[in-house]
Amino acid sequence: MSKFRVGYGYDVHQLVEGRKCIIGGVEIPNKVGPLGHSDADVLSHAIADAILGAAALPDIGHFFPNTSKECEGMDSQDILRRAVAEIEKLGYKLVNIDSSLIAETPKLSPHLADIKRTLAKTLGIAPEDVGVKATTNEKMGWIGRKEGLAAHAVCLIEKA
Ligand SMILES: Nc1ccn([C@@H]2O[C@H](COP(=O)(O)O)[C@@H](O)[C@H]2O)c(=O)n1
Ligand SMILES: C[C@@]1(CO)OP(=O)(O)OP(=O)(O)OC[C@H]1O
Repeated sequence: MSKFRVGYGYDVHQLVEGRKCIIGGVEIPNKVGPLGHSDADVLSHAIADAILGAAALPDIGHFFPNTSKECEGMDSQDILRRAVAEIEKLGYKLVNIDSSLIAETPKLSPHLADIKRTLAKTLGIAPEDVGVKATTNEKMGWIGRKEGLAAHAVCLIEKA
């Protein structure tokens, strides 16, 4: 088996009024925020699934069921810490991640550096090893109508 493995994750959440807008562990002032059972941090969920997937582990719903009272409103940085702990149990360490957010709102560019710093701290890697990019959906479809937002993430893990 290879020393290196890649992982991929994807997540979406609806955008609704009356919810905090937490993306990559950073609270962004916005009229709408992602709806979910946890804090609905779409970026952190995509990254967690990428990390788990790299080791062929089950997805975040296995570790944090959306039926569990304990997971209600949970901080997704705890989900990320658990994903890293799970791969470390198998003798892997996280090398780097890259990700893309697809959202018409909020405007993400002013927050990307803060998001990278926050994720790097949670994941135990350097900010230089955390890629976070944003694009709109050019006003097309459900993302274009601001009904929700999506995130894709990839990562590399290495046998320690
Ligand atoms: N929610 C978003 C989406 C995009 N950006 C930034 O705007 C640039 C242009 O976006 P396009 O969809 O027209 O390619 C993009 O490169 C991002 O830097 C953003 O800040 N927030
Ligand atoms: C995080 C969990 C659990 O609280 O709930 P949500 O916030 O709804 O997020 P989702 O991306 O649907 O993943 C499922 C669950 O693991």
